[in-house]
Amino acid sequence: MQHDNPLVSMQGVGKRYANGTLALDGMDLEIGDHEFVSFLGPSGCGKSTALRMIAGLMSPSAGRIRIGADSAVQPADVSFVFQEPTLMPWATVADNVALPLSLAGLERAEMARRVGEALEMVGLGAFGKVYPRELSGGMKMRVSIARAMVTRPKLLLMDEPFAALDEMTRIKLNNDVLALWSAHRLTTIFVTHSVYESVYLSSRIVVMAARPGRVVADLAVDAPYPRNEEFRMSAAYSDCCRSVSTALQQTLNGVEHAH
Ligand SMILES: Nc1ncnc2c1ncn2[C@@H]1O[C@H](COP(=O)(O)OP(=O)(O)OP(=O)(O)O)[C@@H](O)[C@H]1O
Repeated sequence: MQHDNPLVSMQGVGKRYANGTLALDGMDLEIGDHEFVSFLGPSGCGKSTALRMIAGLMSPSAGRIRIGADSAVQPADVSFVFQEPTLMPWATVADNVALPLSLAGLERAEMARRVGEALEMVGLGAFGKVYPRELSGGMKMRVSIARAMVTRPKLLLMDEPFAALDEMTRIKLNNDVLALWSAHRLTTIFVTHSVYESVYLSSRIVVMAARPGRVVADLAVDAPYPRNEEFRMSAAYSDCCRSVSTALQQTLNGVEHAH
């Protein structure tokens, strides 16, 4: 999909790791303001590699990645949520969420205000003084999301954030992420293995294949937002899941034929 003013632009992006693995090859992608894009594909197709390079956590070995058309988008406008909540066990929930702000040297009162606001966003307003070990898996992930939101990002990158959670918690957190995306006009890139999760969340699904990692389909999910249980039960949802599954199945068949 072409955009006049993409927030993320990847041109011919490739990544070869030091051990010779070609994790990603020739990825071209443009993502516009306020899209919700999922990277969907089998294990090893380069989803995390692509996301980490967009985050600036590592460099491509070929091609070019640009975030923002000009200097309007700074690295501070990009936040990352990992599969593991990666909280500091010795620090309270509030101190965990404050981490990016204290690293940026924000003044104490402003920091406390912003941390309170971020905890409210994820429904943990009353849990600032609690330690991570006292929280459920879903609550830990909420803290991790609050830590990502506390810097007020424009671009939120999420790498299989809910893969380790039970189905009910995952459904709840899917709804929370959509609410945050909508309320704060975020642009989100969400890595997942799940067809159902990607269709529920996304305005667009980038299907990837492995060996080498590459994009094989770029599908729009035309259903309107807000999305809710009614959407999850609808014929439109199951139709869309079916076509995305077919695209994903073709990537698996392609890999099998290649070997
Ligand atoms: N640091 C690394 N060094 C060498 N090879 C790596 C490294 N990180 C990933 N790879 C390889 O690159 C390929 C793509 O990995 P990547 O983690 O990006 O895929 P993925 O689609 O996110 O997989 P998964 O869904 O299993 O997380 C895989 O073959 C993987 O083994």
